[in-house]
Amino acid sequence: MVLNELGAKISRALAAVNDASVIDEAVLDACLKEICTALLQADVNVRLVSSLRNNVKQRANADKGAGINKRKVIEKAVVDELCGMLDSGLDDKKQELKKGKPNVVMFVGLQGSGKTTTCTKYAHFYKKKGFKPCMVCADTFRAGAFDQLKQNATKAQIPYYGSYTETDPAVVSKQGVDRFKEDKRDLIIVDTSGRHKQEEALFEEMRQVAAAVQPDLVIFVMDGSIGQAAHDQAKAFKDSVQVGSVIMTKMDGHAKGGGALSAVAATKSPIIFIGTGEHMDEFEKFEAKAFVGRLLGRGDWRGFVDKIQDVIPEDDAKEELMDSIQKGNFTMRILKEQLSNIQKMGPVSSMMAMIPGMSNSPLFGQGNEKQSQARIKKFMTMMDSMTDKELDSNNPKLLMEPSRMERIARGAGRSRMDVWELLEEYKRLRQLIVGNKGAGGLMKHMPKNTKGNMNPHNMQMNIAQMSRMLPPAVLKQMGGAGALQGLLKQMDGMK
Ligand SMILES: Nc1nc2c(ncn2[C@@H]2O[C@H](COP(=O)(O)OP(=O)(O)OP(=O)(O)O)[C@@H](O)[C@H]2O)c(=O)[nH]1
Repeated sequence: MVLNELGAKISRALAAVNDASVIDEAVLDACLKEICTALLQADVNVRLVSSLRNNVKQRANADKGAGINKRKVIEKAVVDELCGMLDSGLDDKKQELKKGKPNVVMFVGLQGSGKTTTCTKYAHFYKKKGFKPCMVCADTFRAGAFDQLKQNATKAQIPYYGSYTETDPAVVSKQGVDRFKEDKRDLIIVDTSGRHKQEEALFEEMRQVAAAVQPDLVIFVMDGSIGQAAHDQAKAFKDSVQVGSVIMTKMDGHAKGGGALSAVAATKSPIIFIGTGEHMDEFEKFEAKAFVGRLLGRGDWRGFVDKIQDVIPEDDAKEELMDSIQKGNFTMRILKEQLSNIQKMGPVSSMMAMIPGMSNSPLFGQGNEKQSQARIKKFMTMMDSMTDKELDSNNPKLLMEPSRMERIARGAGRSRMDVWELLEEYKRLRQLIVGNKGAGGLMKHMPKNTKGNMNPHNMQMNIAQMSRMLPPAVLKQMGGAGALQGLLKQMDGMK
């Protein structure tokens, strides 16, 4: 999860308001001071921070209520202001690719911003969505650029085009685009060259390539670690070519990422994705509201369902599985299959950050990505040592037999304590999903015939029942029963 620290600080400041017995001016000021300091540390522009502070104060003071109501007003005002800060205000739907026609997308940016890596991530993302992407190397400036693109494209199994001899980027890009149009490729990505700094030669070259390939969309790739300096860079590119959207890279572990995001939004350029690591899957769709939700540890169901749909095809097997779980079957084998799907979805920690409360889970949430992966791997190894009877049993007690635990531990080269930890997590998830003996649990509230999707629409969950089912710490992390209700509404809106 990007910007972990910033999110944790803001959440802490809001939690202090929740814990205060009376919310007076001093409590509000202390909360805002903490939030503003955190934003300034993330390099958010001081003017934006000051406007957040004034607006939240104004809204809080305009509310004459007290107690719970006032807390809600403050929290909502902070969330709204953060969303406003990160939202360019433009409709980025226009930037979406259209199926059934060749979409030519040109990538621009400074050298080293992560352009080539991002082109590959973008291609990989749309390949999973059923597009036929390909990549054209228009970088004739940097020796080795074509080799790098070739290497990335080969790894992602994406066709590519480039030349070792042609020196005119406009010519080589036009040749590549024409070739791939003939091949009926529907996503043609043109990777242009960069320079160390903004200079006229770069802008002129970008204009020539754009004139040659007539892109449907120009994406500006920018390094998020430069903080609020991103404002001037985004503006300079926007003024030179018709930049349609922005992708911000290197949002992993960079304290200044928040500043960069807000600075770009201020130039009215929609950010469509963020890069969160060097690997292909470390790439997230960016949407201000969902991002703020994740930042504050409140999850993002839309992103979660999107990820699930990426790896689990909509087929009858899935329909059968949903039916079976709905009948109260949640076996160790099902858990094993789901863990294996999670492994395919990319970084576990970013996946789990989308589920409210999961950032607290002993299985996924604690520690870093490496530890989460290691925990899943450890669990999978122990499941590999189980017999078919154990994997398919619907009775957790069977697995608690000491001789079985001993055998599984020995087979997997783990301790009995490890097996016990797995069984406890299995029982906890089982209880959460199917409830006791199939009575209750999340699945009970899923509508029948989900046709492959979770389809949270029409899901009528009993909030009080769910609140009781969740461990108190998890419920608290989610923001209490009120937040749970908000979450269900959010799920309901995801038709
Ligand atoms: N940590 C991190 N590293 C990234 C990310 N995106 C790209 N990188 C790294 O940034 C470095 C530069 O990336 P490139 O894709 O070569 O950059 P480029 O903009 O194409 O560079 P030129 O081809 O020279 O213009 C590489 O080491 C990438 O692995 C990201 O989201 N996070």
